[in-house]
Order: sequence, then C-alpha cells, then structure tokens
Amino acid sequence: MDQSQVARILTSLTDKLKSANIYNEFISDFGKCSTDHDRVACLYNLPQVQDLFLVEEKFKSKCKREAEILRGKGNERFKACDYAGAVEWYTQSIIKAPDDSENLSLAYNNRSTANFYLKNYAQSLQDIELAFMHNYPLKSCYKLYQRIGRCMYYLYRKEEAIKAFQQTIEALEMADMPKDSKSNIRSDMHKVIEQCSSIDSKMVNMPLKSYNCCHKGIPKLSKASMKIPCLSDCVEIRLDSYGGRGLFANRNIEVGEVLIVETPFASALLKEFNLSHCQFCCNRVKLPIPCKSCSGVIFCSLHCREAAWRKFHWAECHILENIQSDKGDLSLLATRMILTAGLEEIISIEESDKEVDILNAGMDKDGVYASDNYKSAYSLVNHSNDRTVADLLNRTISALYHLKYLEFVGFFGNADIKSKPTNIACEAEADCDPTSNSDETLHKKFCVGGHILRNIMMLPCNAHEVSEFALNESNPAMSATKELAAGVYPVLSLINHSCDPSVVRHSYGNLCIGRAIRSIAAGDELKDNYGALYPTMDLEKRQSTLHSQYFFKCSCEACQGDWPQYFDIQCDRPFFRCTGCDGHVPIPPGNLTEQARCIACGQQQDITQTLLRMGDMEEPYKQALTSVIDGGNSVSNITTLLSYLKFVEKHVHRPWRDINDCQEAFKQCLNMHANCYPA
Ligand SMILES: C[S@@+](CC[C@H](N)C(=O)[O-])C[C@H]1O[C@@H](n2cnc3c(N)ncnc32)[C@H](O)[C@@H]1O
Repeated sequence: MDQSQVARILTSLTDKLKSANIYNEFISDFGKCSTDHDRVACLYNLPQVQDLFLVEEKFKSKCKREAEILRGKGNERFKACDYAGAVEWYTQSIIKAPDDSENLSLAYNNRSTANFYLKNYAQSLQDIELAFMHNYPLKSCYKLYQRIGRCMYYLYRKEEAIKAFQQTIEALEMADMPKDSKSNIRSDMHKVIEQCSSIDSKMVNMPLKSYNCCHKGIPKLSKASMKIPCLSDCVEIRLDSYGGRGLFANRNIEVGEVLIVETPFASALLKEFNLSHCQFCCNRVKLPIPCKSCSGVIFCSLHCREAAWRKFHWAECHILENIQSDKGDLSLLATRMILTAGLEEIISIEESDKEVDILNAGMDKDGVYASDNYKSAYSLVNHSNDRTVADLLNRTISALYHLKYLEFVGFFGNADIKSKPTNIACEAEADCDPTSNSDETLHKKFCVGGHILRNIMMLPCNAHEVSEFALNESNPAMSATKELAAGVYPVLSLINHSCDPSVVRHSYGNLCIGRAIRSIAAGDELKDNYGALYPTMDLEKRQSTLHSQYFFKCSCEACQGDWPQYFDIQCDRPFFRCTGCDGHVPIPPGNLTEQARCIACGQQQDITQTLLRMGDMEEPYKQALTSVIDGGNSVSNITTLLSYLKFVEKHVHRPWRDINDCQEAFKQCLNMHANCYPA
C-alpha cells in the first residue's frame, strides 16, 4: 500500500469523523494508545472505518487459450531458427498455462528443445524434468529420454547418458508409430550407447543446476560465531555508546575479510521484477518456473516455489495485485514477515519478550540470535516513541489495510476469498475459531495487526536493499547498481551507521555478504552506511536525512571533522599517522621528510621510508585502478588494491583521495562477483 492510498483513506476517514463531530475525540483517544495492539484496535473498532477498506481478489490469472497462443508464437520463432526468441515465448506460455493442462507439459518440452538447439544442455534437462512432472503424453516420452541422453552426452555424463538411451528404448513400447520406425530408433540407440564409452567423464565441469545463478560462487565465513551463526566469530554484539546494540570486533580485522553471510528473514521484490527474478530468493531467473496458481510471479527452482508457497505465497497469490504497490513500499514486506513467522509464533512472542534485557533481545532459549527466527527481527528498533501521532496514524492505516487482507485470505480462520489458490494451506485454519470475531479471535487480530504496524515502523530504520549490478560492458564506468528488493536481515541490522563506514554489503540473490572495507582494530565498532556517505553528500544533508529516517544525530569522525566531499579531498600531500599518538604528521616544507613532526604531540617522525614504499606501490596500484575502471575484476587486481589499501590506511589519515578510490575500485570488483547482469 503506497502513500497516496494511505492519504486517500485518511482524507475520507477525517471527513467522516468531522461530519460526525468526533474527529478530535478520536485523535485524542488514538494519541493515548501506548501499544501497537491498542492503536490497531482503536482504528479497527471505529464504525466509520468499516467501508473504507475495499478488500478484493486481484491477481494475474492463468489462461489456457492465451498459453496456447503464446506457445504458437514460440513455434513460429522455432521454425525460423530463432531459438532464443522461441525460449522467450515458450516461457510466457509456461507462465500462463494452468498447472493441470497438457499445454504446460508441451510448453516445457518445447522450451527444452529450443534450449537444446542453443546448446544450453543443463537448461534443456530442467524442462524435461518438468515436462515429466506435468504428465507429458506417454506416447511421446521416448523423445524426452532421447534428449536427456543427448544432453548428458554433451555434458560428459557417461552413466546418465547410457541410462537415458536405455530408457528411450523402453519408452518406445508406448510410442504411437509403425514397428519399422521403432526398430530404427532402437538400433540408433544401441549405436549411441556404444559411442558413450568414449565419453571422458573427467570433463564434467559444473553442477547441473548452476545456470540460474548470476553470481560467481558465494563467499564463506572463515569461522562462524556459535551464538550468531551468520556472523564471523571475530565479531560480537555489545552495547554501543548511544545505549543501543552494535557489532564490535574482538580481534584486528583486515580489509576484505568476510564478516557476515546472512539470508534474510523475509524479502520482497519490487513489482517490476516479479517476472524476471525469483519471488523467493531474488536471483535473476534464466528459466522461470511459474506459480501453480497465478501468472504474476516466477521462481528459479521447485525448491523456491515450494518454500515461498509454504511461507507466504499461499496467502498472497490471489491478492498480490492489491497488496504490492508499484512504488515498492515496505508494508508488503511487513506483512510477509507475519506470514513467514506464522500465527502461533506471533501470538506467543508478545508476552515472552517483555522482560528480556537489551543484549539478549531476539535470542532463542539457547542464547542463539538467528536470522530465521522472527524473535530476532522483532527485537529491532522501531522508534515508536519518537513518532508523531500523525505518523503513527498513517502507519496504522497501512497496517489495518494489510490486516484486512489477512482476514480475507483465511489467516485467522474462514477465508472470504472466492477462488482459493490451488493447494491453499493455512496452518491457522485448523485451530482458529471460524465464528469470525469472537473475543479470542479479535485479540489475535489486534495482536497480528500490532505486529504489522511494528514492522511497518521498524523496516524504514532496518530494511536493507537487495541489489544487482547492471554492468555496462562497453563502458564499465557507466554501470549502475539497481535496487531489486528489500529484505530484513536481523544481524546486519545490528550495525550502526557511519558516513565513513567500515563494512560494505553485496547481494548474492537475496543472500547478503558483509565485508570489511577498511581495517578494523580489536574493540572497534563495525559501521555500515545508511545511504549518507561523506564523499557524496554534504554534512547538513546527511544529518537531516539520517535524523528524519533513523532518529539520530550522526557524530561519526567525518561529521565531527566536517570532512570535505570527494573532489575537495586532499590527494597530493597526505597527513601521516604519528607512531606515538596517532595524530597528524604533515610533510614538511622542502620535503625534509626526516624532520617531520606530529601536530598533536610534537614528536619528530621520520616518514622517509613510508614515502619511498608508497612510491613503489603507486604504479601497480594505478594500473590495477585503471584496469578496474575498464571492467577488469581479476584476482590480481583485487590483491594489488587490497595491499595498497592496507598499507596506506595504516600510515595515512583519512580523508585522503587514494583511500576513497581504492575502496570504490574494490567495491566495483566485488559488484562483478555478486548479483551482476549485463545492462
Ligand atoms: C539498524 S539499527 C542499528 C542497531 C541498533 N543500534 C539496535 O540497537 O538494534 C538503526 C538504529 O540504530 C541507531 N543508530 C544507528 N547508527 C547510529 C549512530 N551513528 N548514532 C546514533 N544512533 C545510531 C538509531 O536509533 C537507528 O535508528
């Protein structure tokens, strides 16, 4: 639900309350509510609100006829030998075809054939599996086995190839063709089985289903923390200096180290990516698998389809068009968190979490803070006490809108929805009182509504974007990072902000990897950036942006020192670090480096050796930088950049332009290893 919808409802509500002369009374009552549960109840119980929320089914449905037409278009492209074009049309047909129609298996088969001609053998195999699953006509199954055999042959998988050619012979029994033709195919199969003996199985070079990944392997933690499994054991939760939680290094951390590998508790794609990225894991999908019940979303695998259905899509499927806004607000994600947790978990959490101290908040009974536990997400700050009544009312309207939809799809019991999605399975349905609004059911509804509201307040201060690097191959410097989705990452969300951060994030699907972007000393706090970097935004703008969204006044080093923006950052004469007090040591006039002195403590410092070493490193660094700007992301570039960065930040004070350039180049290399796609 976007802001304009909320504003429309608020205007109608205000008019109604004013004409009934109870506007001031309502605002006063609402303002007195001290819990999210009460805020939702206050609005829910208002008679004037009842007809303001139009709740109805709205989704992209399946259509047999359209699926046939789309497959026909694919066949035309296939006949014209435009196999890539054919794959596109067949995919659209697959998305549109009803799950139980023969059309679907035929479209999978056709897409498999087109991919075979494109030499995408692994992709061809996936669709054969799906064609079998969707009752491909028995009389033609021998063709599928034959294609499996060929794909396996070209993928150097000897055993699988031989097995498939043998299955082809068996499946011929069911084939509808003259005996002669059958015996010809049989003898062909015997010949290819013999040829299979020449396959060199050592040539197998990739797992069969790796084609859907648009990144190059997922980085790992060198050693995970026992208490926070997605965090490196060199990091721990401590109280920060502002009275909240933060993440701190318990040993020296080197630039580039992987510190966090976190799967979100829940994520939500922006609407425009519903048919290009997996609704569950946010990976760009090369070979879409559709939802069984709607044609509005796709998945990269059966696993993701099943997980999404079980966690949230069973409820969203037939209402998605109404609860997902065009502009990508966070209320869909807030509600998806509720669906992912389930009614029982939501109801149970209220009481159990009241007494917990801040450092143990979000932990399970064994003291583990896990990203897949709703409790962890529930423990994140939401600043409800800092919000105005108008802000709270806006968000409560949004929460109520989503609550009404949860009622509608049967989250609390009997569903109002007319055409339930296939396989609808509501865990709540069994144990909920179906007589709509008994006191007990109402309590559950207000409790859930309260959680949606809490999440709607929490997400703007905590959600992280899932991104993809759109690589401009002809001019890499013009590449851009695109926002795909938003996710709740309970561990990443523990990192406080700095305008000169020490951690950088990259998305692999919706998995987020956090690495050190500068060295972090034992005892220092890890710092993330909330979209306000000092080189690109001036102090005043940073402070106001951070305050309005996150409710704090930033006091990082860059803010305290009012560090200059990028083009004004010192780039020729650095200040060195004093070996005694870490103060600033300028290069003396006349370059008498052996006479340099610290401005703070006055100690003499000989910086000659450091300057010479920097000079030696400069040329390879500049070469690596140029190569990265031109799109090179080789391991040797990364190694050169990192060793220069480590050396420079050890000896030179920030801000210094080389440090910024080096960090940006390192990030650019990582971008190309993470979600990356040609623009
Ligand atoms: C994503 S959370 C960070 C974790 C949070 N400190 C906690 O206890 O859960 C964001 C919130 O932390 C606080 N915060 C983050 N960075 C801060 C900073 N540099 N100074 C003061 N407060 C900060 C603000 O309240 C902000 O809304």
